[in-house]
Amino acid sequence: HAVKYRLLKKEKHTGARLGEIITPHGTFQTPMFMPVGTQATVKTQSPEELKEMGSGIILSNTYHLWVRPGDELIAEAGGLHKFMNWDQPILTDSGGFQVYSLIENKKNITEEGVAFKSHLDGRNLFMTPETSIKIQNNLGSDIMMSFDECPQFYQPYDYVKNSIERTTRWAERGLEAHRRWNDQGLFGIVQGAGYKDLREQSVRDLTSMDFSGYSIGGLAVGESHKEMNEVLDYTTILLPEDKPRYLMGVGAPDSLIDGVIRGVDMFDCVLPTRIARNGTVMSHFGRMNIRNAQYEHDFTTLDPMCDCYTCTHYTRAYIRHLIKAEETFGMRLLSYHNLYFLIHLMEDVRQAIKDDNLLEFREGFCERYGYN
Ligand SMILES: CC#C[C@H]1NC(N)=Nc2cc3[nH]c(NC)nc3cc21
Repeated sequence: HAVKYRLLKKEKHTGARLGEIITPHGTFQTPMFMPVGTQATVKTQSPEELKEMGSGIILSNTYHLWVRPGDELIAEAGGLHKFMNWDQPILTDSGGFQVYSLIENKKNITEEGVAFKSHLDGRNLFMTPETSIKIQNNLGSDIMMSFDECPQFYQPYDYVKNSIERTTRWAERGLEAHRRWNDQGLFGIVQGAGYKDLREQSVRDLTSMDFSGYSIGGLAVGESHKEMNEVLDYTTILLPEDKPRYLMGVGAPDSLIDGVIRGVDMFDCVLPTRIARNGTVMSHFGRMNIRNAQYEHDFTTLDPMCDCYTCTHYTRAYIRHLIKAEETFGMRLLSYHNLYFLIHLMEDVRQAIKDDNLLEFREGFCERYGYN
């Protein structure tokens, strides 16, 4: 496989593990958080800033880049790494979820694939497992996702059972289509909503095929934190120990730590950059919205426990002013800080795994952050 996982250490008291992911564009320590760059950019951040903050793998989206500017154009540019001037690893999602989340119910799912209208211009589009693989090959991402059917969490059992069986057939078609192309890593996506036996069936089906790694799909779609943890409790441990485990769309600081405790290695979420744009900050003392009047005369640093560029060069009053004035520099400063916060939270988590005190770390972090 072009993408490999090396298990370095298991934490003594939990399912957490320290590892590294080896890809053609570099090797990265896990557990890790991956910034999301849906349209070939992590919003407001340059590649140099992403490297400075310690970002390893970033994400982009097959669906978005297919509809605009087109995967053929990106292939013409020499692939996504060259197009966006990013020489570290890139992971691409397969499009299934973007269709599900962007297009809502105006789509028609058949065995062949998904018919829907473009969210940009209403054009009729049709995506199949083979289309998704072809697009991701054109993008040249290091880690590709299988094209999965994306059910909501609270769907009836029979619906979810049919859905995971189709996801397995689509995964097989994707693997077949991918075999004929250069060797980028391809992950299978485990589904099954909150049904234990369907999660187990999906894991059995997908681990019988030779994927480079496994994603846990169907979560962070509106279910409770407790329900997510329950699914992770019985799903993650069934996945092979010698391959990466990626929890899609997660997330908030406590969810990241809880996922690591249950054996997850990789995470992604738009949260840090999305909330930054409206002034919400992830600080060691919990979330704060910088627009709040209490910060008007506050000339202290954003987060006294953070050593990032934003926290070592600017005050709360200044950033509050920028955000209220809708100055894009304010969005850049907060996006940088929020990404830095999650990337370095994972660095602290890796240290806690080395020290076998992840549960104590979780206790201290959540207490200071203000989680109940
Ligand atoms: C149902 C399903 C499913 C998963 N399938 C694929 N391909 N990508 C995902 C991306 C996600 N982002 C979030 N939350 C923000 N949950 C996700 C789940 C998936």
